[in-house]
Amino acid sequence: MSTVTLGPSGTYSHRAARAVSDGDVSFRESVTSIVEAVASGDADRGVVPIENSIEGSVTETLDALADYDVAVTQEVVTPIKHALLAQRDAFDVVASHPQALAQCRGFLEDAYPDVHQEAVASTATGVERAREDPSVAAIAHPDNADDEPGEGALRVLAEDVQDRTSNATRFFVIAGPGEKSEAGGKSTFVVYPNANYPGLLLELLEPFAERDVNLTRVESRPSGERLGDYCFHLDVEGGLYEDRTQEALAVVRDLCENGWVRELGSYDVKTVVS
Ligand SMILES: O=C(O)C(=O)C[C@]1(C(=O)O)C=C[C@@H](O)C=C1
Repeated sequence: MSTVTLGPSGTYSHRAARAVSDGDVSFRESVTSIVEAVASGDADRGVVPIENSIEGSVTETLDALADYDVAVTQEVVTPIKHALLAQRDAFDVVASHPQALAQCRGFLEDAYPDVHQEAVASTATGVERAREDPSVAAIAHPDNADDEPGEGALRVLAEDVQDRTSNATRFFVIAGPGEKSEAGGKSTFVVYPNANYPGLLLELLEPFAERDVNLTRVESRPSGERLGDYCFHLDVEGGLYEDRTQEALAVVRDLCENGWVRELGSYDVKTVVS
């Protein structure tokens, strides 16, 4: 089974993908291209970051899940422990994924206030930059450091540099739309009511509360249609095999008669500590 995730080798997405896939893992340069590859059938599975405990939603993922028809087949939660990696103690630039830079904002401002922060496509892209250029450091998983000294070798200058000791990211494992399942303890929907009136959000959420279905995440994202118009991303603690989830969803579908509801399916959660 082919799995695609954010590359190059050594990203946190790669670590999460390795933990859940028994076949080849190959790389794409953006979350959108991963979702696109799975939706078009070019890859069987994709692993994409969805939310971080310090920095919140990965908005590119939310928008891609609203735009492409795919299934969520599993959620993977993994602790994120960042290291500062460089060839030498002094550097002018620190390169990493914007989420990782943001998760280490306090550390970087305190310890390296004059160092320029460069946002790159992934933490492992930052590692490549630091290997090529001694004036660049990277924020990434410490396993990206080199064991032996040598040309371009990276050392760990500091470990656990995230601003909170508890730092975790949730990833979704995605598959083609034919693999949507009703089985699992959680379900995810993207809801676009294409309407705006007082109490609309309350009306969308009440059907779950009334049936004792716990909501674990509600996010609003701009629909892209007009200013102030939103899609809502809902994660619920309930499977689509359950009557209470189906009944709540039926009410939501009625409320969205001028818009749409995308069901991404039901799935279970796996915690990976690595
Ligand atoms: O750049 C990486 O290593 C990624 O896998 C992306 C990503 C993210 O988008 O949140 C994944 C986990 C961490 O939160 C930091 C970065």
